[in-house]
Amino acid sequence: MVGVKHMDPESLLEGLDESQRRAAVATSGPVRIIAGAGAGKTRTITRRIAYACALDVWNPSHVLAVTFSKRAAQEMHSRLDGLGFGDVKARTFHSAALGQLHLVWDAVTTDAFPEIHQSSPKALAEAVRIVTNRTDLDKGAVQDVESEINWAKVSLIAPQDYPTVCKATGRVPPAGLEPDTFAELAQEYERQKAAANRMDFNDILLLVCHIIERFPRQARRIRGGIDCITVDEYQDVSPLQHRLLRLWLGDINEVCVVGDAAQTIYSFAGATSYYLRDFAREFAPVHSDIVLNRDYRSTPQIVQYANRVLAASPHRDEYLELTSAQPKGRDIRPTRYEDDSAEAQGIAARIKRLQEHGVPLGDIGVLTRTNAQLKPIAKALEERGIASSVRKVEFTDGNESETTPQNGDWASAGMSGNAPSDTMAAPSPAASLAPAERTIPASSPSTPTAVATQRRMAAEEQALAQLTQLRQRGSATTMPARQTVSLSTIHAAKGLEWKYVFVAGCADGLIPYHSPTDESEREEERRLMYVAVTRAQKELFPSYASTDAPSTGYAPHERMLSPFLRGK
Ligand SMILES: Nc1ncnc2c1ncn2[C@@H]1O[C@H](COP(=O)(O)OP(=O)(O)OP(=O)(O)O)[C@@H](O)[C@H]1O
Repeated sequence: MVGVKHMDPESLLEGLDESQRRAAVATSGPVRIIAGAGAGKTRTITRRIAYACALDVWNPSHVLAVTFSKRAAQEMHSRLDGLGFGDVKARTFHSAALGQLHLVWDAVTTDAFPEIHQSSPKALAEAVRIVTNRTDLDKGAVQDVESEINWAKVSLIAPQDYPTVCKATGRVPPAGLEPDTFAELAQEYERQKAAANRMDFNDILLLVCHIIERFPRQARRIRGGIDCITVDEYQDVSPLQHRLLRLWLGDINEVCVVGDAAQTIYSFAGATSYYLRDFAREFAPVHSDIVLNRDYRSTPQIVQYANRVLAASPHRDEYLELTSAQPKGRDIRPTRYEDDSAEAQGIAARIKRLQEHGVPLGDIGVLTRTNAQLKPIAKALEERGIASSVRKVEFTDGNESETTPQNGDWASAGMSGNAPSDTMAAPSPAASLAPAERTIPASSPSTPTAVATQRRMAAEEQALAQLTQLRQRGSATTMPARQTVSLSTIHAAKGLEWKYVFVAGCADGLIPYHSPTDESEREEERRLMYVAVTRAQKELFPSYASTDAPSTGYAPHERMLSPFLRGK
């Protein structure tokens, strides 16, 4: 860590454009920064924090910067450290909450601190058996059930309210379960988990919410360490995370949120850009409301292409239109291949040519909608002796990995199955919400397809494992990551950039995946395409295959270019 350098505050504003500068000097909250892809949001918020600390407006050790992934937290910390303010706490929601839970645990209960697990398959299987008398649910169905429990939990829908939500929104529980049975199962799952003294990531958030609400002295301890909060990627906040943020803040309004509604790609897991869009009303009067729409990452052609993806959206007015700060680059035209295998070969051949022209492999990313699509590309690269590495989609572990922002399930009823002390004998925090807090935000997913999406992502982990094996057989694993082509799903590529980006599988049916019947699902697919396109700095190579793989044994299906790339 670099020691505090007593930096001249003005020097911290160097290299910021006018809008970024306005954001950086807005040292009183509430502040909202709507920042498009590549618009320098990380640069802006780190300078803003450093500037306020250099002016002694804030004490660095009382500043909390919240991100959605460990990688983003590390990036934020290293930039702040470089500016001389390494004392600022850059944390994920889960790691910040976990630290607070450890801080106050002994003051609220005599129980041992529960073990933390991302999921508890045994507890879930047992709950299914007890409630439904079934032991025949396949792995996919069990995953669907778990995903649905997670979704309800981050959406702050208590089990007893779940059937009403289904009735009101047409949501269908997974695995053919009736809403009432599902609610019962969710409660039983919590009991099983509590009996095993286990807690999942969202239990951590729910418990901290509960403690701040019910234990005033502990609430003061928790809040005592926080004078102001900055939340990055605010478009991905869930109702549960939003609630925790409000409780952390209490009466203070020193909050700055940064986000881009066009980059919400985790709605299926409970994320919603509603809070970003509603910020000016919720925190009125806001001190500053700033838009950063100058993209420093990508060429004008890439930016125009990205704008076009959003242009036909019925939600266009919720999204920014970007302008590029870069010199002109090459025009972009999607390449059409005969089938998936030809596409994989074509991409590999192009990458080989780039390599021969001196492009470092680390400057190249290949993005797809699903993990399974990466496999033939990895194989084609391997055949040409090109090293690649796969970015893994890892689900929230709260403080250790790349994440989806939401995960976990309903709270374990204050560990009630764990012989709690009187002080901790609390009902499920989700169940104890005021009714107004239990409503579902407008943009929450309301169809079973959202569950299927999660299931698909989980199932794709299998394909990923195979892919990793494939890589291990090749030379890739012995190469430093910088010398390999990055293979990534679009979800896992969020927040990253490469000079050369290949987006494979830009076909109708792959992106959008299948045929979303629900408007909000289709819109999420559009945003995924936008995120993919905006990862490219210098050159973008979209491609698709006009038929699916001939090796499937079925008659090949005709494919069309993705409607998101067809323009208006
Ligand atoms: N004012 C500026 N002048 C020159 N370069 C800038 C400026 N602001 C940002 N950049 C550069 O633009 C790129 C994107 O900035 P940053 O990493 O802060 O992105 P971001 O907005 O957090 O991106 P995203 O949200 O898409 O992940 C970086 O390479 C950064 O150095």
